[in-house]
Amino acid sequence: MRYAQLVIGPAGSGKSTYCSAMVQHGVDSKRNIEVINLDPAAEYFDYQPLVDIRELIHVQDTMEDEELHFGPNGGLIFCIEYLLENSDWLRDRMGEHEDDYILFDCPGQIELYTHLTAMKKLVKQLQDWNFSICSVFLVDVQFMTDGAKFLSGTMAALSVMVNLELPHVNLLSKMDLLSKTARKRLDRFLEPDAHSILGDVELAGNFHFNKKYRKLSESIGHLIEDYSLVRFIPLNLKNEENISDILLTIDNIIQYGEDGDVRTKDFEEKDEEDDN
Ligand SMILES: Nc1nc2c(ncn2[C@@H]2O[C@H](COP(=O)(O)OP(=O)(O)OP(=O)(O)O)[C@@H](O)[C@H]2O)c(=O)[nH]1
Ligand SMILES: [Mg+2]
Repeated sequence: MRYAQLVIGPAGSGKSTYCSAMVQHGVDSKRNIEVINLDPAAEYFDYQPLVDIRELIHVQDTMEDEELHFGPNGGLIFCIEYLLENSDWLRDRMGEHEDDYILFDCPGQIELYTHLTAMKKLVKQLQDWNFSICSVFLVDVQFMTDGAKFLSGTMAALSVMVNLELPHVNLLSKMDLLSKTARKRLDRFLEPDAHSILGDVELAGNFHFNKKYRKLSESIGHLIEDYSLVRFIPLNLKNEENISDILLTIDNIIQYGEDGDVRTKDFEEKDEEDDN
């Protein structure tokens, strides 16, 4: 078995920084964690990528090409599709080792995850190569500290979950930047029964519209709450224990570190008991 985290989220939400932090955490705890850069427009990250999509295709290539003439967003989608068509390249560059643990640092265009099929195809490809995958969706916590924003972030997370159909973790990034008052406000949304607070949106303007809007938000909040649809875990890269907890949560989800032999033995023992 091989293991992967698909690190996704809006532009600037902290994906590349998260990857670097995980690699560093791996070094400190004597564990090999690799990163593959899948952002064809990446300008800066401070890890050493195992594979870099820019060696295959750069978004600039698609924009400057006489025939293609893409803008930055169309170009990006073209690049991911190009990667899929050249999946042999990715497979060869990646190599294959027992217990591979790879983070895929993805581009920041949210539509790649909410409704386009390119990422889904990539996931399928990775699964065919024996990867157990968890999608890790990062949202900048600074965009989550009032009711309306929290609701919108929650809906974005939900569309990604529904589209990718993968085991999934939502992280609130950049917790270190949150002021004490903002932290208190956030805590209200993170409490188990707090989604009703989402109806607590403050809006100026038309009173009747506001009343309806509030009711709608409240209903969506209840729906998410009742079905435990979306949960967020705060991520503070300045806190080693927090990083370690998050890694452990994800490891459990993708069943990393579970000894296959032990499980087989369990089954055998059961069989013997049955025979008796
Ligand atoms: N204070 C603080 N800053 C952070 C944290 N994570 C990321 N940043 C900063 O936020 C900016 C964006 O971070 P990146 O890691 O490049 O974000 P990204 O999601 O990879 O961005 P794109 O690849 O452009 O979509 C950088 O200036 C980071 O230094 C964090 O946990 N705390
Ligand atoms: Mg990045």
